Amino acid sequence: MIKLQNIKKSFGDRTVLYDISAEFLPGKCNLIIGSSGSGKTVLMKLLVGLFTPDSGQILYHGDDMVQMSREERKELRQQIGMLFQGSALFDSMTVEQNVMFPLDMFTKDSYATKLKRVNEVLDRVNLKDTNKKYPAEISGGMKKRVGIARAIVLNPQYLFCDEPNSGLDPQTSMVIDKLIKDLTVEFNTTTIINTHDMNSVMEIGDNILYMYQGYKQWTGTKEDIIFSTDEKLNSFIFASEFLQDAKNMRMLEMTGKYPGQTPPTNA
Ligand SMILES: Nc1ncnc2c1ncn2[C@@H]1O[C@H](COP(=O)(O)OP(=O)(O)OP(=O)(O)O)[C@@H](O)[C@H]1O
Repeated sequence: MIKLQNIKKSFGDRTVLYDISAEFLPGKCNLIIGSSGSGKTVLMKLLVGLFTPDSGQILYHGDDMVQMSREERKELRQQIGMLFQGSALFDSMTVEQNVMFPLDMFTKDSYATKLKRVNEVLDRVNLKDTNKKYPAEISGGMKKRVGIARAIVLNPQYLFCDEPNSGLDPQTSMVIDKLIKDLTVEFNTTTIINTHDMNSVMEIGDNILYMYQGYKQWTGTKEDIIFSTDEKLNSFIFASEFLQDAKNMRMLEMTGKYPGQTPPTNA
């Protein structure tokens, strides 16, 4: 589990995060959502140690990352897998070399051991027989899966995904979401996903943090969202009439009534 306690972050005299406290749970897809400029990326960068907070604690299993020594941070870094926006594969390396990269960096395993592990994770993300291909030779969805294979190759306890669906069509996005969700449950990973994708929110949002202008505005599950009366959250998530209708239909499915309707008397 990762716990944030009273995190504050400013750049110069401009505060961009105000007193954020939150919990990110193991075995769950923890989503950070919010409009552009609300502070999601700064929060992610604080969580992985790329920024330091002005005050507050970032607790990994109770240990404050801010107070960790260089050695302790290096150890923690090995427990963190990252899926970057746009996959961030090395274009001059094959799929196999891309996925092997963290093993080269962080282990002293033999080539045979590393290759075995690479093949295991490629198999797990349904990318058998792509070892010798270059990123330019595979589709966007396959690149994401290579990115996921690279992120999980060290068997991390924590998985960070920055906009995992950016640039993907809706169907491929759902495949990627399902893969991330399945891996999270399978390995009990604390998965943190920065997303703009409302479909992901409704499909895999086990634990959602909604940011608004640097503040934690709302937290809850994808089920809670349906019943939320938070106006800022509602106008962000259910921005269109179509989405508002979808919300009402979901509420009907879950409760047997439309919003504002009295419950059925024949229940
Ligand atoms: N390195 C930086 N120096 C100064 N200001 C920054 C820096 N990084 C981010 N900010 C500011 O912090 C605020 C929050 O930015 P952030 O990138 O976290 O937003 P976001 O919610 O991730 O937006 P988007 O969805 O567009 O990626 C913005 O006003 C941004 O200009």
